[in-house]
Amino acid sequence: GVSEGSACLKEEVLPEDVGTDDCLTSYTHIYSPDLLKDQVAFITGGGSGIGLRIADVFMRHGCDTVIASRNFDKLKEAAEKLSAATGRRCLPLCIDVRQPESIAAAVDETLKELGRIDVLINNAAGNFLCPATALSFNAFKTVMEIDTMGTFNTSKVVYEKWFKDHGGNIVNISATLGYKGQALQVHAGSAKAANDAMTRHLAVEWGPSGVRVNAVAPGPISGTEGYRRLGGPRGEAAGLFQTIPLQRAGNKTEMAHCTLFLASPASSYVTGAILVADGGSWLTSANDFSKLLGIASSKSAKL
Ligand SMILES: CC/C=C\C/C=C\C/C=C\C/C=C\C/C=C\C/C=C\C=C\C(=O)SCCNC(=O)CCNC(=O)[C@H](O)C(C)(C)COP(=O)(O)OP(=O)(O)OC[C@H]1O[C@@H](n2cnc3c(N)ncnc32)[C@H](O)[C@@H]1OP(=O)(O)O
Ligand SMILES: NC(=O)C1=CN([C@@H]2O[C@H](COP(=O)(O)OP(=O)(O)OC[C@H]3O[C@@H](n4cnc5c(N)ncnc54)[C@H](OP(=O)(O)O)[C@@H]3O)[C@@H](O)[C@H]2O)C=CC1
Repeated sequence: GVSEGSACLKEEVLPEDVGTDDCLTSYTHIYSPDLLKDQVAFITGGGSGIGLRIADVFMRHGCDTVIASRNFDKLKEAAEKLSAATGRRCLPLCIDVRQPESIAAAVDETLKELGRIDVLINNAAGNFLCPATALSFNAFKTVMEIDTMGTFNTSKVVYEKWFKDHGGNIVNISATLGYKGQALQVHAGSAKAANDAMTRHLAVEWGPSGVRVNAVAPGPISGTEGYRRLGGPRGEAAGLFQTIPLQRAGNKTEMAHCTLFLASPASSYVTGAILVADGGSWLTSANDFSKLLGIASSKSAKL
């Protein structure tokens, strides 16, 4: 197959990216291979999907990584594959971003094992399609706690334990799905909107300590759990992505490259920015998943 890393468009992107949750089998650098040389990146949710690809691409640019989430077996397997594929160190650590003490223990372990943290990627999140009428109070709270509180908790712990005195770089993984409002997505859209605000507030507050805070806002990204849960394959089969100006879903490597730009000295005068990486979809696409996917938004049962 053709490498995903080349400056590619449509025909190279799908279908080999769909459904895979693994390391790249081939890669062509478009940035200098030394871009993150000997840096350390702490990636929440780095054991799958976009987070895993960010770890893979960062390691191919000279970086060691920590991949941190709840499922240790998944993380351990991913870390072994990433190290074998890239020759860099990858430390799998168990955290729940809703529990600051678990983050603090992982950050202490990172500093003990790898000696520093240069980059924090807040990628962990939870989502599902659900009409507001069927969404329980606890379901809304759960998504806010993972996506928004989790981003704040991790940022605060890493700042206090390392970035405050050494500077650093934070990249939050947002989403453009809430920019025009979406049916069935009040929980995730609200959480990501809060994270966009958090990106700007912390950029202002922590800039003087040498900390940049930015975000990447993806649209539909194939080969991920988020894509599957939100009806990506059904949308694709129905030709819905033709409504996107670039007429396709994005891929994980493209998201990793945007994240790498913001995490690296290539963006040294950029802070508080949200890099929209959605093929232009929020500008033009229909914004009601329920109609697009044939799901009634007044439905009371869970999807
Ligand atoms: C831009 C678009 C352009 C064009 C669109 C065109 C067409 C659209 C077609 C397709 C769209 C394609 C792509 C989408 C585009 C953009 C996507 C944007 C954002 C994507 C975000 C993500 O993908 S996040 C990553 C996804 N991965 C995960 O979610 C994995 C992690 N998730 C979890 O761990 C769980 O799912 C969890 C979030 C529920 C948390 O687990 P846990 O802490 O164990 O919580 P529980 O105890 O299980 O549950 C807590 C309460 O929540 C209720 N719940 C759980 N699941 C559901 C559900 N499915 N529906 C409703 N409610 C649910 C649960 O019952 C609990 O509530 P109680 O009241 O019962 O206690
Ligand atoms: N896929 C898409 O089309 C889009 C995705 N995004 C964003 O991209 C990011 C990655 O999504 P994607 O790759 O699709 O999905 P994945 O489900 O593969 O990634 C989510 C990760 O978050 C981790 N996670 C979930 N809850 C917690 C928690 N409480 N504590 C620690 N880690 C947790 C999961 O690991 P574990 O289960 O081990 O905890 C998992 O690795 C998310 O921020 C998502 O909102 C944005 C727009 C579109």
